[in-house]
Amino acid sequence: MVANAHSALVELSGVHRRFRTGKVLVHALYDISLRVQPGEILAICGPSGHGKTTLASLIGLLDPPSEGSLWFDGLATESLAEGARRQLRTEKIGLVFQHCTLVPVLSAQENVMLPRLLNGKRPDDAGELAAELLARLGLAAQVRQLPTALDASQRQRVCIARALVTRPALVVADEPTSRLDSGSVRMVMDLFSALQRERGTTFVIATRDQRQLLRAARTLQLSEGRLLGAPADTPRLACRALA
Ligand SMILES: Nc1ncnc2c1ncn2[C@@H]1O[C@H](COP(=O)(O)OP(=O)(O)OP(=O)(O)O)[C@@H](O)[C@H]1O
Repeated sequence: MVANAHSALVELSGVHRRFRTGKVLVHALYDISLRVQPGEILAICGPSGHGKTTLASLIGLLDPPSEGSLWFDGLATESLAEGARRQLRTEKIGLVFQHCTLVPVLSAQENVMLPRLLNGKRPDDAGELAAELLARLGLAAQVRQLPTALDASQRQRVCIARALVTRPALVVADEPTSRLDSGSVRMVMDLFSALQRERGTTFVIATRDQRQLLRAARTLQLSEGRLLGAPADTPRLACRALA
């Protein structure tokens, strides 16, 4: 495996992503170069359809670039076989999707525990950690409830807790708070900030939600699949006009 010389947790260089659907070629991302530093909270913003989910999927190692290089923790990911890529994702990355899916026959706590049980790393304290994360997201009273007994905001917070339970180095969240009221958004962002401080967790958040942009240390703006400005130049709240 090829390692890069930089200290970034994630680095993209000259990345493009194209999708072919029949005869139609969609060029979703153009020539993206950026670095995600360990322990930062980075927001990626931009209007709908301009590539936020596509970029989040690349950074979360769910999807490979069509062209260009992506290093994760010093490893050149294009040289990784699918199994190695999956293992890296399972061990190091927590993912929060726009559309959250829970196992219907498991309680909120069991759903949150699941990734920790599946990756076999210290499963003994999984229940305790799951309950703690749920409590920090305002769901202490819901730990034993099934997903069908929860509302959309509560289910979304269970999905967020599930992404954090393996104590990942990187959390990639795609519109994590779109179904949440302001109080719940505050709880989620308080927890993200606390994990950043306490554990040095890195967050990449694709969002149009100003409430999250306010809490991000750095905001990168996508426009028609291109990053606007050099990363070092992009000011906080660059997306104010777009949300
Ligand atoms: N699997 C795919 N196949 C074909 N086209 C795709 C695929 N995924 C994304 N696209 C296209 O790539 C472009 C960027 O989409 P993407 O979902 O990344 O944007 P977005 O900014 O996240 O939008 P939203 O905020 O609505 O989720 C769009 O034109 C979309 O239709």
